Amino acid sequence: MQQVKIKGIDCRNFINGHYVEATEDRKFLNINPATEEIIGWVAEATQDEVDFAVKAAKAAVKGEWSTYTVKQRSQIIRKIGDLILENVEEFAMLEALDTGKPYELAMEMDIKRAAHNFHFFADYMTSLGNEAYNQDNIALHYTVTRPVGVVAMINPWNLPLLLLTWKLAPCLAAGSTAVMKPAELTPMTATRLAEICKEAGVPDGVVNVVHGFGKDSAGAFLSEHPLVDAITFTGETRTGTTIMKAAAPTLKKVSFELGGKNPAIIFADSDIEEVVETTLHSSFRNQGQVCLCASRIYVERSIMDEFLRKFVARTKELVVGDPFDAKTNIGSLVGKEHYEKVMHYIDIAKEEGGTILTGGKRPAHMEKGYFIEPTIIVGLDEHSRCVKEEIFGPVVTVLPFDSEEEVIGYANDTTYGLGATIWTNDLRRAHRVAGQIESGIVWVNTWYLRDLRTPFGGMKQSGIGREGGAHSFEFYCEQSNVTIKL
Ligand SMILES: NC(=O)C1=CN([C@@H]2O[C@H](COP(=O)(O)OP(=O)(O)OC[C@H]3O[C@@H](n4cnc5c(N)ncnc54)[C@H](O)[C@@H]3O)[C@@H](O)[C@H]2O)C=CC1
Ligand SMILES: O=C(O)/C=C/C=C(\O)C(=O)O
Repeated sequence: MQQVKIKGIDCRNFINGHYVEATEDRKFLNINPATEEIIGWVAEATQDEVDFAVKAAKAAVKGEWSTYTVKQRSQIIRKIGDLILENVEEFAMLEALDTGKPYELAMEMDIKRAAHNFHFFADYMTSLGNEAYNQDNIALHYTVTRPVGVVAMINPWNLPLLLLTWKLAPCLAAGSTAVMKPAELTPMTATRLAEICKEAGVPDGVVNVVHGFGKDSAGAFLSEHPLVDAITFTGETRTGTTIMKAAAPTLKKVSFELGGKNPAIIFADSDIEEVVETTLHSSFRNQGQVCLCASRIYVERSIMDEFLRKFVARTKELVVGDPFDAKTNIGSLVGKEHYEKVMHYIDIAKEEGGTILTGGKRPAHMEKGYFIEPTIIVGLDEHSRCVKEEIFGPVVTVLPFDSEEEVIGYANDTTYGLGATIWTNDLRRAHRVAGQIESGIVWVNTWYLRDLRTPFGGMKQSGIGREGGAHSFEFYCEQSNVTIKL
């Protein structure tokens, strides 16, 4: 860094192209989790304000926005990406302040990739066509695509801008409109994004931001609003269930990206140095707060000792500390409640007979903030809570296995099915095992290698639907089939 001053912003609701004045009694405080200091306030939207935002978005679907050509929309979407990059340091600073993650990580993992989401969809949208079938010269069938309408975007706190843009970019590309609700813990980058959209030429009402919580607040008001046509949500599985119930009476389209308990399966024939380096990232990147993190590590018994020795040694080298110090690898967790939840799981692991090889506590040198050392636990039973439940923090369990069949059973013995990683140099085995893992995403000899054209999402209780490339367009569009008798 440092061109920009480390300073938070106050977050008002952004509706129909303008900020709404906040009343004192609706403001709540925004806390930097790394210092526990107040960095600003956030205006909790009232039900009337959410209604105002949804109605503005509804009107905008058929307003000026609907007259723009694909090329015009693409240019605006590209410009949003450009403006994020022009303000990249400010965005990374706000994200690091809000989440407690290292500034460098916010820059590379969150903000630059958020800009890329806009650039990707700006290009991708210009290459799309429609289906057409000539039925034996009796009839011509073709599809007409139109925007799905108003999309509510309910977002989590772990990758605030990245995940929001993963939804907003294709939504705008499809000609739909958005009411975005960032997580209450991380409201700042969404607020700046709304301003940037306006600056890029997005007409008023197309992009709106409402702040607040879930129950009895903006999240619930949006989920049940009759004029919302579709909801895209990323977050906890239980919240997905609640949102689905709220959306059911008006049969809204839903796209859910939910929790995970992702396995990493390490066979003895893999390249151990590469496995250790990548597993370090898949375990602890973003303080382990990525839905794709591999939190259950299964290692073939013959290499268990070697793997653990190397993995523990590398984990001990990770620097936990000030998010704005360039040497820091691991920042703080997102807040007090989440810190307590993760610490509670570490206590449960001890009660369940687990052995903590490293970590398991707050670092002694950090007096303030919600920091937890990267933690490796062994000796747990396959059915223990820490192996089964989503912890979503810098905590992994390592268990041995003896056969392919056994480890596939372990990998699939979960209600989740988001991501899995397989390490082996045996191509046939990689293909065989990948085909049996019940998971929306399977990586072989890598982790987090993303191509935005591929389907992204989870099986079982990890989600509904897929995002990415054409899959995103399917969600943000409606299709009509036209049949002309020849
Ligand atoms: N990407 C993922 O898979 C994520 C998983 N989590 C998991 O969820 C746990 C809890 O974290 P939270 O932030 O509380 O996740 P959450 O699922 O409760 O919150 C995510 C978003 O949903 C909203 N929300 C909550 N209740 C709602 C309701 N009834 N109706 C509509 N919107 C609602 C929240 O305000 C927030 O914007 C974490 O400990 C972690 O295990 C959290 C964040 C991301
Ligand atoms: O697209 C990515 O790079 C990351 C996606 C991560 C999530 O969806 C998540 O953590 O919820």
